[in-house]
Amino acid sequence: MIMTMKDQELPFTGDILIENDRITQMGAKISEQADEVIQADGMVAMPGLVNAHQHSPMSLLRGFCDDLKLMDWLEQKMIPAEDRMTPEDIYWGAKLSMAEMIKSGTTAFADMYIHMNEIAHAVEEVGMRASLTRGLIFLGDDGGKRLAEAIDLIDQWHGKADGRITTMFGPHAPYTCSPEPLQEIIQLAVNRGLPIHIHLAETKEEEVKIRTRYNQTPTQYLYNNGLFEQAHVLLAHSVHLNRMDIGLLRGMRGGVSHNPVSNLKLGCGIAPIHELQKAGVTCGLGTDGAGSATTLDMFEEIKAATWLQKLDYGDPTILPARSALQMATRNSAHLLQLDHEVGTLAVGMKADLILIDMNKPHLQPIHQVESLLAYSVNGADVDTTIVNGQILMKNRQLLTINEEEVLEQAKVRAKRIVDGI
Ligand SMILES: CSC[C@H]1O[C@@H](n2cnc3c(O)ncnc32)[C@H](O)[C@@H]1O
Ligand SMILES: [Zn+2]
Repeated sequence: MIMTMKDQELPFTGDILIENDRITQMGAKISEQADEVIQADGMVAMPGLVNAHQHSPMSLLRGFCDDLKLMDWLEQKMIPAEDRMTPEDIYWGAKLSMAEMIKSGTTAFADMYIHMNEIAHAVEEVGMRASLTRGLIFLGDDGGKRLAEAIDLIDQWHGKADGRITTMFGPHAPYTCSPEPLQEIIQLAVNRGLPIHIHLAETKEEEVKIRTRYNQTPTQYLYNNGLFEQAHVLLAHSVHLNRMDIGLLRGMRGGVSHNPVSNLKLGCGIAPIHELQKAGVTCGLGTDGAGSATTLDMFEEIKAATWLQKLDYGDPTILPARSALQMATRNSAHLLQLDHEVGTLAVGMKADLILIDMNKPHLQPIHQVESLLAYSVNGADVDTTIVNGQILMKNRQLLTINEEEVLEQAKVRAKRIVDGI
């Protein structure tokens, strides 16, 4: 496949050659014969966006109970709704999210949820790239069945779907994992050389809970249980960190998934992204589930991330456009341990990329393309989405998902799940 982009003042104007699953040439004019040519004049190619923290089936719970405090929302609404979800609900909820993600330029995501086998099947069919995690909550039992499911997911799916699916271990959060199961999971991850995906320091309430139970901050709690010593860790949120906490994260493998829209909507606070970056901690971007973020459009996260840091520090030079774009691409890919293959548009990388249609009033004129990508583009401006060399959307038409069927399934299932809660 060749994509041609011409006649535009852009950092890259020319052709991109994709052979099988990789970018094999980028140049002014590629003379190779191709079985398919995408005419992309007037478009910008960029690496596909990587959503570093998601709960994909929660799209079925979008808008069901907004404007609540996180713990009330989670304990009184989300968990009861999740108890009513069947494996088929999970499958269709994940597909609904994937339709939205592909349509807004996301090519890979990190997902933590239940019934992960169903999500893996959906990912395999749809063609996206995903790092899948069985979320593990330990409240009043030993969680043995759930841990067995986590191991099953890893055994069955790690490296599958042409390598598009990878897996992690997922202790849910400091407040849902006491030291014993937490340490057991860390050991399992270390033994298998797998990363760990966990929520951290999302709210003030969490801080108080962990202080009351262990007389530590949530970050200290994870650190003292040995989390950062040996494993690559994907930390979701990390809003409430003090200077000492940031010091503990210095040198960690992995990094932080910043989820600014979810944090804004749940009133959690502003994560200290600038400080974390100064300490050398990799910061990527994610949406969190659509139940809290309400949209899975990563371009919204890019805007929120940069504007929140500028506001917080009273300094518009902080987190410039290029850095915010990097958070959503290469940095997020690093959190998923995929940055050697995705997150950058370069020869030899996997062909995970998107085309943005710039022929629109809100995207003209093009002085600085990075500024437009960070501050002006919306998910709906994505014309084409390619993962692993396969076109998943062209001319805004989904090619691997029957959109009408997904919308119908989602409508019926969402109603049944929430009725009576
Ligand atoms: C056991 S699977 C994952 C679990 O996480 C819940 N969840 C969704 N969003 C958040 C959030 O912002 N903070 C903490 N937990 C969250 C989800 O409902 C599942 O139960
Ligand atoms: Zn989350």
